[in-house]
Amino acid sequence: MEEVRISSAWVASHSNHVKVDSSELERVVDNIQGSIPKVEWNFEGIHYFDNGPLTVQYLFVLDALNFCFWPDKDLDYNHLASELKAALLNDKSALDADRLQSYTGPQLRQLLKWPRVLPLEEERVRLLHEVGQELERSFGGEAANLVKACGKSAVSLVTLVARHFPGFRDHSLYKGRQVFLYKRAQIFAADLWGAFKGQGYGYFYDISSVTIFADYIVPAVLRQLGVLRYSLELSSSIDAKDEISPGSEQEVEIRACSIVAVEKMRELLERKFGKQVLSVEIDLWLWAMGVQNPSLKHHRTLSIYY
Ligand SMILES: Nc1nc2c(c(CN[C@H]3C=C[C@H](O)[C@@H]3O)cn2[C@@H]2O[C@H](COP(=O)(O)O)[C@@H](O)[C@H]2O)c(=O)[nH]1
Repeated sequence: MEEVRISSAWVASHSNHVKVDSSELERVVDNIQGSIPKVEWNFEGIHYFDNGPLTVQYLFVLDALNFCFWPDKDLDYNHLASELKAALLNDKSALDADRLQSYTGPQLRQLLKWPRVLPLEEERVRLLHEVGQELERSFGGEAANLVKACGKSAVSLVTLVARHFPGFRDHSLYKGRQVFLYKRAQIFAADLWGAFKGQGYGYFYDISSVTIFADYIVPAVLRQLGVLRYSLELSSSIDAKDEISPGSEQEVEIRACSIVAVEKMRELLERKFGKQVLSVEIDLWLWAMGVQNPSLKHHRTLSIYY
């Protein structure tokens, strides 16, 4: 994901509101003595898994909807993952390409056993339709064929997903430059890798190319660790739970600097401790830390990308 790394680094070097604090980064790495605590993928035990193509379909649909839970204080990722799993256990065809194209808002709510309108519900329905239509048109209806088409390369998978499914094209304009963050496309590759334990549909020879997934949890954890420093203005608006506009300089800086901070952490782990660690592993450690902290203050942006 060279374009993610390069464009994020450019943002970090022009950033006004967010800074990566290298000495705090070093302190964090020293504190864990250079060893990233291992967190099991699916540590929550909430995901569907049958070791076959239906798992791939499940993960693709899950990641098509894997964004913006915070506007409803009772909704979270766990709910989405476990209700999609329950839906599949109840009806193996619930996520077939033709079914995906026909869900309405109320039907999606019913599928997810959610009693009220979902955050960005119209967008969620639109994205489900897009996934169903394009899977049918180009991949025989199966996300497994999409994965087979990537030649065991995570980079190719992300490129293919972004090419075929516009809803996954997570990018912004920042000071006249295009910035690519590809959170949901990259997490799809990482979820396959995690679920299939790096085998079969989860084998990618270039999994080390994947960056972290710039969401709203990991930046908040990095801020809490002192690795990300925010301007006074940005700190106060996050603490006051103000909304931050999608595509604003502040939002792009938060997300891009998080990617850069973790890439620096990787370099430091290698240089100082001789450890080769994947960004995906650091991401899962930080994310798990964040979701287990109920007082975590995260930025609030209405976005379909994360
Ligand atoms: N960076 C990063 N962001 C992640 C995930 C995951 C889940 N990954 C699964 C894969 C293996 C594990 O076992 C996890 O279950 C969700 N998110 C993001 O978090 C936010 C939701 O937060 P809350 O509202 O509190 O549920 C939202 O932006 C969502 O897109 C991750 O891994 N990394």
